Order: sequence, then C-alpha cells, then structure tokens
Amino acid sequence: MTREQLFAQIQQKRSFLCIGLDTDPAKIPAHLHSAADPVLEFNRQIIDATHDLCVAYKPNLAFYESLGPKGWETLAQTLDYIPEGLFTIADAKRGDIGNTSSMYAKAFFETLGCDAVTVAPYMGEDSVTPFLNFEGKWVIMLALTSNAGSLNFQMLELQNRELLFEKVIRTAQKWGSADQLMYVVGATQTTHLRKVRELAPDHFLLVPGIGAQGGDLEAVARFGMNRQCGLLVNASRSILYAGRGKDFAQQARAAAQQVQQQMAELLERHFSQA
Ligand SMILES: O=C(O)c1cc(=O)[nH]c(=O)n1[C@@H]1O[C@H](COP(=O)(O)O)[C@@H](O)[C@H]1O
Repeated sequence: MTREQLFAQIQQKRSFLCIGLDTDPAKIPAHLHSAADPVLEFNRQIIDATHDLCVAYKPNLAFYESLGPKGWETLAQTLDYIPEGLFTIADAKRGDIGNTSSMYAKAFFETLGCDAVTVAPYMGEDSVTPFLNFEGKWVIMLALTSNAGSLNFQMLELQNRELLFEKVIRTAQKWGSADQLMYVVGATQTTHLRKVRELAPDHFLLVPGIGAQGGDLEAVARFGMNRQCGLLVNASRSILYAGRGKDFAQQARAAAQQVQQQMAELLERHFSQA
C-alpha cells in the first residue's frame, strides 16, 4: 500500500485507528472456547465488527507465537480474513544481522503477506535495510516507545545534547523514505512529538499507548499530525476486551467507534486549519 492510498483511506473513513489484535486466550469470552480455534473466532468477530472504523490491524506476534505452531496458523488465517485495503502490521520487533533480517522480511512480507513489520534499530543500518528492499512494503522502526523502560536508553543524552531517540530518527532518515519507513512513538511521549516532527516531518508515525496505557489522543494529534495525517494510533486491550460477554464484538465496536469519532473531529479541526 502506498502512502497516498493510506491517506485516502484515512480521509474516507475519517479515522487513523489501528486495532491491535493482541488476543489473549485467557481474556476471550467463555462461550468462544468451544470453537475449533477460539482465538481465530474471536479475531473474526472483532474484525467483522470494526473494519469500517479503523484503517489498520496490528497483530502482535507474541500472542500467536506463545500458542506454538497452531498460533502461526491462527495468525495467517487472521491476516487472510482482514478485508482487502486495510493496512496490516506484523508487530514483531525484529532486526538481526543482514542475512537473518532478510529471512525475517520474507517471513512477514512474503509468507504472511503483511504490509508492514515493526523493527528494532539497536543493531544498526545493516539490520534494518534488508526490510526496506521489498517494493510496496513498510518498515516501522522503534524510535521512542511508550513504556517506562524507554528512559533507560532512548532518553540518554549524547555529547552534543541530542537524545538517543533523536539520533536514531535523524540517522534512519537516510535509510528509508517516507514512502517505506515509519517510526514508533508512544502516545505517552507527547512532549517529544514536536521534536519528532522536526526530524521527520513527512513520515507516518505508529503511535501505540492510548486506552490501556493512558496516552492522550488529543495531544498526539495536536503535535503529531502532518499534511497527510501522518498518524496511525493503535489501541489493543481497550477495544478487544471492552466487553467479556456474548456481546463482546458489539462492545468492541462501541469502544472503537468512540475513538473513531474523536479522530474524525481531530481530522476535521486539523484540515480545516491547514
Ligand atoms: O510497537 C508497538 O506496537 C508498541 C510500541 C510501544 O512503544 N508500545 C506498545 O505498547 N507497543 C505495542 O502496542 C500494543 C499496545 O497495546 P494496548 O496497551 O493494549 O493498547 C501492544 O501490542 C504493544 O506491544
């Protein structure tokens, strides 16, 4: 999917919501446990109930890999079920020496057919660039994450007073264009969004951390939106587990709709001022 196609979908749906398919068997409603594949059944019903409200789905690999070989099959079937035209992100946070990264890229882009994969930058350029060699596919690189541990390394001040996450973005700007590279910036990190936008004005940002982690969507939009929206904001638990009963899919839809309506207002405000 191209950047223009992604923006067109955002405009059409008045949404920049990404729903995280972080499906935990311990949290899915009891009545689904009699299904042949409860996780797949849960995902299907969530997708049916929400696909008109979001522009992307992001299954986190941990939730599927933890189920063994069957989990991989569930992930593949979930991805197949996502309607054409929605952006799919394998949240795998990979990155290794070059030939290994190439095989990871094949796994997510060719075998699973995802549009994007999350990648960790710690091993540097030759660990990230193999993911950038796939036409029409996207690398989403961790820059400033939503968790408390982001303080350990990402906020370290370098000799020139630049913070490490700023250096990561500044350096990666030379690796990939805004048509193939996005950055992860946590919704809990809005005080740094202005700086992120200074360094990467055109790149899309994947912003997890609203909902269960308490991030502020309004502030994300105020400091992070660019002329093509430039944001995919993820929520997982606050949507998936909005209800735990037989009506869980309707409850998930209601939670997604609430976020989408706020997004529609934020888009309206941003583009009427532009
Ligand atoms: O790469 C990510 O998606 C990610 C980066 C980050 O900084 N923080 C973060 O929470 N995530 C992921 O985003 C999702 C957040 O889930 P909820 O907190 O349930 O909305 C999880 O799949 C996390 O692994």
